Amino acid sequence: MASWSSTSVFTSKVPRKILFMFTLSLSVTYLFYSLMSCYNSLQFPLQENYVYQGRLVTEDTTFVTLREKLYSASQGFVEFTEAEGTTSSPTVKGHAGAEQRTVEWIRTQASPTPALERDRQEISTTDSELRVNCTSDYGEKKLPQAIIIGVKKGGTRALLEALRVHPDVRAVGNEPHFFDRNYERGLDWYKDLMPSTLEGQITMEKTPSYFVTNHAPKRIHSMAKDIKLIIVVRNPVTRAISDYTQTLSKKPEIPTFEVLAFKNRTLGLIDASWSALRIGIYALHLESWMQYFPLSQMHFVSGERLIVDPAGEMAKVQDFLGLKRIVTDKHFYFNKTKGFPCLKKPEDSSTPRCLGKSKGRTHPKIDPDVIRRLHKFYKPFNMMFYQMTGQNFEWELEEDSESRSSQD
Ligand SMILES: Nc1ncnc2c1ncn2[C@@H]1O[C@H](COP(=O)(O)OS(=O)(=O)O)[C@@H](OP(=O)(O)O)[C@H]1O
Repeated sequence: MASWSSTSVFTSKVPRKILFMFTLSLSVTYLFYSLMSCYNSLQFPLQENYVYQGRLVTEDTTFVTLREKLYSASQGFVEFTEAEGTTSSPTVKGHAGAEQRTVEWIRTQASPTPALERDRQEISTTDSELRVNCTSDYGEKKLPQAIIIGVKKGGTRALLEALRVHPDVRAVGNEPHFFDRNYERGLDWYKDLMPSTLEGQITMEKTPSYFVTNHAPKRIHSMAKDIKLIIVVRNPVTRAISDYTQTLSKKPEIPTFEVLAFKNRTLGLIDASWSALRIGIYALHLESWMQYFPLSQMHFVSGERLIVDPAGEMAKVQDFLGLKRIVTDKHFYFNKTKGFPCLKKPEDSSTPRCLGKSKGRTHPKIDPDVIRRLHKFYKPFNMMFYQMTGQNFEWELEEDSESRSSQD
């Protein structure tokens, strides 16, 4: 009431014309500011980008954390997906586009320097918790652009785990067996198994049985004609023994390797229908793949060299995948107890890790005569395989050294 009456006093004392002018100028000022703010909000996305990148220069900790995530040999990208389902901060969500642009920017600018190594160690728990929240809903699931299709017991797990260290590789941990056992579930099911990826990251999986699956080349081709295929090959004789060792560990009652290897041992008739032996006829299986894919889309990794020189093999694989050579000898160390190279920092952990007990098993001792006969059996197929791939895997040299040592 009081304000009402004071207004009446005011209006009665001030001439109506002045009052009108005052109100009009107020309205014009209001209109002017409204238009200005509208203009600013239209410009905001551009400014946001600029300011965001400005923070890149000033707020070291935030972006060192982000850079660490991109180049971390151990944790970074697991957090992108494993954190899915965690609540992310609404403020950060609002910056999704800008952060993604920044991530892209950092990827092209940053390189893993010793300084980053130091920063990585200094990251606090709070920082890593923040990273989980900040990045939980980025990326999308995609069908793989590269698959490790074989061979069983070739060293496929070692290769995949080493590749997963690369910040631009995201891979399913388990073997999906989509193109051999689960094809009827459809591509959506398959895609759903994949981890989310950001732009520029490669989605991968490994299922070693694809290499010997008749339908697999056609099926994979119909999904993606330009897919990259990786095949880890190993001396077929050692591979067969490794395969047998795995079966034996599950079924100790099976006959000996020597018994299973022959249709008729006296006649020297090898049982090539036994899967442990059939898988090693690489040339035969490769022929089916070559009907669908050019050799330029295939890369062959030497299972033997993957053990003695993992960084060397990794360099070639990264080149083939069009990736920066980030996984290098710095990422491996030789574990004497395991007898194999192990990762200093695997993708999902910051502590060194070797592969599990099922990788690098002790093989049973096989009759040297059987081994010699198997080498002889494989020789022409190996030669054919070297010719087809244009690579000499030198398995015959192993045979020579094996026979020398058995004579000693
Ligand atoms: N770094 C490292 N650590 C442990 N093992 C290694 C490594 N690199 C290659 N290998 C060899 O990998 C063989 C197993 O091959 P796969 O992973 O392809 O096996 S599987 O098909 O997935 O079951 C496995 O075969 P076995 O030695 O017969 O167990 C190893 O010889």
